[in-house]
Parts: sequence; structure tokens; C-alpha cells
Amino acid sequence: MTMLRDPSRKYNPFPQVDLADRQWPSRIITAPPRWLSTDLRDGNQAIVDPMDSAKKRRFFELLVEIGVKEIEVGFPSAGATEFDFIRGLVDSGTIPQDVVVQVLTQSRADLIRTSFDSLDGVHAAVVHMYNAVSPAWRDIVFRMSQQEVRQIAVDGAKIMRDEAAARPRTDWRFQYSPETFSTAELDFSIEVCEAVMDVLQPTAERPIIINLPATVEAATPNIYADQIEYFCRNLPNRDAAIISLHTHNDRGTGVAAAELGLMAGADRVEGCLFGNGERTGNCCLVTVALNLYTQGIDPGLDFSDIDRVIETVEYCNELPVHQRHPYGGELVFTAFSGSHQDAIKKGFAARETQNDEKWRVPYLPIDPADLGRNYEAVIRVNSQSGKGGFAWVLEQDQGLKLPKAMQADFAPHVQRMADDLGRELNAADIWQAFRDAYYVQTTDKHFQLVDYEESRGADGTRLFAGTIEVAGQAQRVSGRGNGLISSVVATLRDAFGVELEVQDYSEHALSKGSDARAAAYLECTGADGRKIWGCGIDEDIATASVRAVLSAANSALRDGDNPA
Ligand SMILES: CC(=O)SCCNC(=O)CCNC(=O)[C@H](O)C(C)(C)COP(=O)(O)OP(=O)(O)OC[C@H]1O[C@@H](n2cnc3c(N)ncnc32)[C@H](O)[C@@H]1OP(=O)(O)O
Ligand SMILES: CC(C)C(=O)C(=O)O
Repeated sequence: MTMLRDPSRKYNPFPQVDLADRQWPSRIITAPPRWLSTDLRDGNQAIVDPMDSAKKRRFFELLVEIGVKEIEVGFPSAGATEFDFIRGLVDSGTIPQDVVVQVLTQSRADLIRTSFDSLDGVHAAVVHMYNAVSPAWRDIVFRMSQQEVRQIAVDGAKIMRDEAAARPRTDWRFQYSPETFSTAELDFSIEVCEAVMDVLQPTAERPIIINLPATVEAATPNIYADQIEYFCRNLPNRDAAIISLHTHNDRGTGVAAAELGLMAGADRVEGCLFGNGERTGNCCLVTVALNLYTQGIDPGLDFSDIDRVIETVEYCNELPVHQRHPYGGELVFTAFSGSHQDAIKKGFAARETQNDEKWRVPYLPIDPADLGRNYEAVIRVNSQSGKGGFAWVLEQDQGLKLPKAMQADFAPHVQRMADDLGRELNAADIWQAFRDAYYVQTTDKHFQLVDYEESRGADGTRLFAGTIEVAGQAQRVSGRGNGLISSVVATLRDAFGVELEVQDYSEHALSKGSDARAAAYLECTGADGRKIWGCGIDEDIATASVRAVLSAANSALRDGDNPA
């Protein structure tokens, strides 16, 4: 069996919705929807080993902490694990008063009653009933006519109504899902929902939740939006219904469908954290919420410590959050490639001079710090990286702010290391490459400063007098110049024949790295006019500059200049 040359023999294009005057494309979302987490139900029913009570409890507590106010806690009639967890949650009295728990049931009398049993006594609860309504399910699963399928819903609604009335300790609310809504005839879905509403008699003050699932995502998200707008416009007594979305991700557009569905008039979104759920998963609540956040809308869900959320979700689901998952994935704020690194580094630098809070860092749609992520992982270095990459890492890790021209000088050292190792370079690798390239904080070098003193002559010139180890042999040397740096340059020239001409010098205080307080950078030309860079790091800024000259001398020697 292979892919068909003519797939139209097997698959039909999804029909358009007849809604020429659709309004949703020009609407914008200005407020967050109501959120329902179905992690403990749709998510849980789709994992290899469904959660035990301890895991469900841990997940429940996480959802409460994040700020989710509506939580589908399970499918109580599925078995003892589910029922006991829900009953235990209720009996423990730990469900916060502002949180409403929800359970799912097929529209079958015994299952509905078990569902009410599981929640009886809780302050407030939603019983969520479903039955499939679309042609394939009617024909294949139920082998029933439209009217018979409609009757399943009506019968179930009557049992819900009666069970609720018989258990007055709880504030019961109702939810109905015409399962497979997205592949059903719209007018039939409306007819079934209207029939359920006729039984349950919702009002604007006590509305029913009508949840419209894309049980299997079968079309582009604009079609789902059309379906939602059509449904909202044509449902009688619309004010008595909260319209809820429940999208799946079979075509990879579950989040888009939910967003367009909100534009089309829905009030509520069901989904799972990081998109767990049947098959390709449910709509990811984290993504929808943070998409709103990046548009300046407070989603009402708090992902300030997203790594802790991921840790719990991964533990409970026993599924990893993909490294590229929007907002949460380990790599989603990381740039390896040179041009991205360059732009991000400039973006962060611009923020330091910018005088407002507006986020404008290229390639980063959100400030990772808002999600509790630090900036260290924003730029990582491998063979695809550029100067901005290692410069960022050296600055973050060691506090070194390499002059731009020195970055270019150091780049081939990093590139060589990345190519040789054939893997990502971590901060320690880059620091090692830097120390090797500029003979910084290493004993493995030709010229090694042991000690020195500086004095001023009567004519204003400076005298450098010190001990320098040359290939392991200590030598007392001295030289005179207009300043400390030039006196060290003169010393190296007079004592060892090293020709260096200083072109540029810069220094800065260090906030990171061992005990060092200052870094000095020296740009020189060697005997043949070639550029040579030196770097010195020391607690004392003057000594750092002396070290920078020796660093340049060592580099000159390595690169074949001025054999001493
Ligand atoms: C889209 C969704 O995610 S819906 C949620 C799905 N989640 C789950 O199914 C997880 C929990 N489910 C379970 O543990 C089990 O399915 C149970 C305990 C609820 C029921 O188990 P069983 O009694 O063995 O029934 P099963 O699930 O196999 O369903 C088959 C029967 O239910 C009927 N049925 C299916 N859905 C519905 C419904 N919504 N309303 C009424 N009847 C239904 C089918 O037509 C079939 O009937 P048949 O045996 O006469 O052909
Ligand atoms: C029960 C319903 C809401 C469901 O999970 C689905 O259709 O995907």
C-alpha cells in the first residue's frame, strides 16, 4: 500500500459553510475566554498509563495554582480509579470555592447516575454529557437515524435534570457536547442542542454550556470558525448558552481553530496544557493563553514559572513536552544561528537604552523572563553560529564584553572548535577557546608575568620593571614609555625582539568570573602589519593592561611573528 496518485478517489474536500456574510475575519479578541482544562479527562484518556490518584491530585493542584477555574476532573463511570479520585477530591473538601469541577459522561442512564454520585455534595459542579451527532457516527457507530440520535441526547438530558433536582446540596450546572460537531450537519447540531436546552431550561442567569467539539479536526480552521459563527447566530435562546470550543489537532491547527472560534463568537475554550489529548492532542491552553498575552491581553492564567509547569505535566502524563513546543519547549527561545544571534544580542543591547517597557527583541515573540526563563539559553553556540553567539555567551558567563573587532579575531577559534568537536559548544568550551586563543589565565604560554612595578621618571615617562618568565625561565626586564602599556611594549621589544604597535585599547570592570575585577583588550599590529589582539584579566586594572600586552605578545609568537 502506498499513497494514491489520485487521493480524490479516497478523500473528499471538506464542504464550505454557506455564510457569505461571515463577520469573524474582521473581529479581534480583546478579552480572555473562560478556560476549561481537560487534562485530567481528555488528556488522561489518551496516555499509555492513565494517571493514578496521586498524579491526578498533583495535576489538579497545578491547574489551581495556574489559575484555571473550570477543571474536568475525569470520567467517573470509566472505573474505580476515576470514581474514587473524584469522590476523594470532593470529600477532602480541598476544591477551592472559586473552582468548578466537571465530569464527562456518555448519554447513558447508568453512566449519568454514576457521574452524579461521584460529585454529590460538592459546592458546584458541571456534568458534561455527550453523544456523537455526525453522519459517520450515526451510520456506523449507532446505526441510528437523526431522530434516534437526537433522542439519545434528550433522554440523557432528562436524567441529568432529574438527578440534579434530587441532589440539592450541589449547585449543578450542565454541559452538552454534540460530539463530532465539526463533521456534522450544522442545522442538525443546532436541532439537537435546542432539544437538550428545551429539557434543561437554561436562562441567561443560569446558562448551559454548549461545547462544540472538533472531535477530529477535518478542515482548515476558517471552516471551524464559520461553523461556530453559524451556530451562534442560529441557536435559539443563544443568551442562555455559554458557547465552548473543544478542538483537536489532527491537522496541526487546533490552536488556530480555537482562536478563530473565539473570533466567531465563542466564550470558552477547552484544552490541555501543552496539547495532550486524543491522537494529536487537544488545543494547547498554554499556547492560546500566551498568544493572548503577547497581544497585551492578560489571559488570567499564570505561567510565570513555566518550567515547573512542564515538570509536573511531564511527570503526570509521562510524555515529554516537545523541545519546539510554543512557549514551553526547551529550545523555543534559543538561537544557534549566527544572524539570529546577532539580532537578538542587538535587541537586548537596545533594551538597555530604551526608556519604555515595550518588548522589541528580534526573533523573540515574548520575553523569556516573563515565563521564568533566564537569558542564558537564549543564545547557544554551534557550527552555525556567528560572532554575536559566542560574544553573548562570554558576556553572560564571564562578564567579558569583547570589542567588535576582537570578536572577528576570535571567531575562527570558535568555529574551529565547533567543527572539530562536531557538537554544541557550552560556556566552558567557549571560555577555554578564549583562554587558549589569548593566553588568558593559563600557565601554558611563552611569556608569563610574574611581578612588576611601575615608576615615573623625572621627564614624565614611565618605567616598567618586572619579572617575566620566558619559556619557564624567570628574567628581570625593564623598559620605558609614555605610559604603562607603552613601557611594557618597549620592554618586550628591547628584551625579546617582539614588535608590537598598539592601535587601540579598551577596558571595563567585570561583574562575573572568579576574583577578577577588570578586563583589558589591546589591538596591535605585528611586525608584518598583521592585526594581533591581546586580553588581560586581573583584579587590578593596570595589571590587566600589562597582561593584555603579554597576551598579544604570546599571540604574535604563536602566529609566527617576532620569534624571541
Ligand atoms: C470524544 C471523546 O473523547 S468522548 C470520551 C471518550 N472517553 C472514554 O471513552 C473513556 C472512558 N470510557 C470508558 O471507560 C468506557 O467506554 C465506558 C465505561 C464509559 C463504557 O464502556 P462500555 O459500556 O464497554 O461501552 P463502550 O465505551 O465500548 O461504548 C460502546 C457502546 O456505547 C454506545 N455509545 C457510545 N457513545 C455513546 C454516547 N455518547 N451515548 C450513548 N451511547 C453511546 C455505542 O453505540 C456502543 O453501543 P453498542 O454496544 O450498543 O454498540
Ligand atoms: C466529549 C467531547 C467534548 C470530546 O472530547 C471530543 O469530542 O473530542
